Amino acid sequence: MTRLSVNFNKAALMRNARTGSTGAGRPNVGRLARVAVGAGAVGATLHPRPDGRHALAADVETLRALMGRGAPLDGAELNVEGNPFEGPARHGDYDFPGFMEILRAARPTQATLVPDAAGQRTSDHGWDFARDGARLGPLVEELRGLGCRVSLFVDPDPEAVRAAADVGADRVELYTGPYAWAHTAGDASALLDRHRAAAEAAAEAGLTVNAGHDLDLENLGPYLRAVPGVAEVSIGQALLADALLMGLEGAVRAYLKVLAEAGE
Ligand SMILES: CC(=O)[C@@H](O)[C@H](O)COP(=O)(O)O
Ligand SMILES: NCC(=O)COP(=O)(O)O
Repeated sequence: MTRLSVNFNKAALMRNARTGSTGAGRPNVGRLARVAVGAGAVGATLHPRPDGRHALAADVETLRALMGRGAPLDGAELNVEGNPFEGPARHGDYDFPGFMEILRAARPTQATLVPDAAGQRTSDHGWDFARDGARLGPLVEELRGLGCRVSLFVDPDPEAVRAAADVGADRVELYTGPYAWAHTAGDASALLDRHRAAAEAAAEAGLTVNAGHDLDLENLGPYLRAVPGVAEVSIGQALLADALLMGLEGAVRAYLKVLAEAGE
């Protein structure tokens, strides 16, 4: 069955919106991760961006400590996403240490490398391997040497998938945003064909397939039934929105039910 990693970026966004005693420290990313893993999620995902808009380097440290050997979430998986070429930066009173520094300190279960520019509103494209492949290779090798599983965020393109294998990745994460929007628009068949071809190319290249971005309770099942062998989905925006209505445990269980049904 496809496994679920819950992305807590938007919980951190809500926390950062308030300082002082009123709401300081709430929502608590660590407490939320405990609930999500307790409900059956494989782990948690964070995407610490240089401007500190939501997930911070400290949140990665918090979850890393919770998931360490003998810790309360020992065995859960930490997936940290970001652009490895983003170096140290200061934004207001937030010191971003650099994404590779965050990974070197945390050594997460999985590092998902995403080609986002610093001020980008959200992730909206995969890697351009013709431009970045040569400089990605050594970073992928370093991260694997640190014990991280490395996943590269790619558009659903067999050529991109093969290029990800060439730079030594363990996995690709198929960017599902355009699929999600096509599903909402009522015709996702062409996008599903592209994702299916990309997933098949990944299997041929020996890569495991992850998927993510704008997945939700409506579009997740059709996606998994059309695209073979998706090992993991990371979901944040829709799942946390659903959690406002059904609670986090209820939302996680609802997504896990979709994953289970799709795997039957
Ligand atoms: C890589 C991806 O598609 C998402 O994981 C990303 O984390 C979304 O970032 P925001 O939560 O900042 O939109
Ligand atoms: N990699 C995708 C992810 O972690 C969450 O994306 P979204 O569900 O917030 O769009």
